[in-house]
Amino acid sequence: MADKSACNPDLIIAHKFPDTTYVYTERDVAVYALGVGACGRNAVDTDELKYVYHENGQQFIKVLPTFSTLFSLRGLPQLSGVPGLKFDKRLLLHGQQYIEIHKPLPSNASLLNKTTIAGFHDKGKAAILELETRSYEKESGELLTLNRTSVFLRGAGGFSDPSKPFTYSNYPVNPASAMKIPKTQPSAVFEDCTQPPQALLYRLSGDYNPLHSDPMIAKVAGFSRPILHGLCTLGFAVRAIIKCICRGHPDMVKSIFARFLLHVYPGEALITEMWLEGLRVIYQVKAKERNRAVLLGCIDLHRLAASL
Ligand SMILES: CCCCCCC[C@@H](O)CC(=O)SCCNC(=O)CCNC(=O)[C@H](O)C(C)(C)COP(=O)(O)OP(=O)(O)OC[C@H]1O[C@@H](n2cnc3c(N)ncnc32)[C@H](O)[C@@H]1OP(=O)(O)O
Repeated sequence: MADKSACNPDLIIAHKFPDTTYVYTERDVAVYALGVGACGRNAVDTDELKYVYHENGQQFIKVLPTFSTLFSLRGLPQLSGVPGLKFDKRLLLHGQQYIEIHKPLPSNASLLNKTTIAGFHDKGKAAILELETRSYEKESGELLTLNRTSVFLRGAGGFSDPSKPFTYSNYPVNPASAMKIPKTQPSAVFEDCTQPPQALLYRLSGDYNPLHSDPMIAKVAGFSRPILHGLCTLGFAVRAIIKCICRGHPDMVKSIFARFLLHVYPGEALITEMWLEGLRVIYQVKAKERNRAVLLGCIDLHRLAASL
């Protein structure tokens, strides 16, 4: 008889999510930018004031490309509603994120989200679930962004034959398999400091997972205190890359890939190292105090900045 406490992959990959809507305004865009540290070191930073304020009479505030990760997060139906998916939500960690930006992000919009299961894998000690969300502008019907979120479900693996572990993916290659940090000196290095209440501020953008705010839940999950949202760390990194490589132009970013290697504690300093190779930026983020790599990824650009 099938083990009812184990995942049922056939049921999971057959699941269909209902469409959802997501509406945002300039206020959401500004709160997000502050949550990922914009103007955190300098309230009149000329590269960053535009993310939170109509600087010099600009008509709209600028939107960081990573803001688009919120579309899928808030709109995502509760994972606990997926038939056949058995996991302890307190042990869930964000594993990877892939983002495609198909049009410059407007400073306010009404979106329709279509979410599908893009992958499911048995890793023995864990299961990895991948969700893909395409977000369309309601008015024009045009595709604005694609987000692929991989969640690492500790303790949920081991549901298939270990000699032939279950794996399903609806896309060709996981970019993580090709990721290598160059041996050369980075093109740029940027150091930034997260603040002790960083996760408490970031969560106001819509990820209310108590792992980031509740000391007891954090302990159950194996951490000494609440940890930072992976997407907050990613926001810090991409902001640094836009500052150093894109000369402050967020619309140069075409796609972003990130693998979360290790947790970050709010208050830690983050060092983002970046290597420009053609139109690709390979990056790595280290938690300065522990000298450990916490995030690895790449960003593809539409073009290079004129001054590079
Ligand atoms: C709808 C819900 C959406 C929710 C969105 C997110 C909600 C948020 O609130 C949650 C968060 O933000 S959590 C904070 C951010 N994430 C983290 O801190 C995780 C950091 N990473 C880790 O701790 C480890 O890499 C760890 C633990 C992930 C893996 O480390 P190990 O257990 O040591 O794994 P390892 O033995 O190296 O590898 C086992 C297999 O898993 C693959 N893998 C490893 N790291 C991965 C990762 N980060 N993402 C995806 N896959 C990963 C490996 O490739 C390996 O597979 P294989 O053997 O086939 O190569």
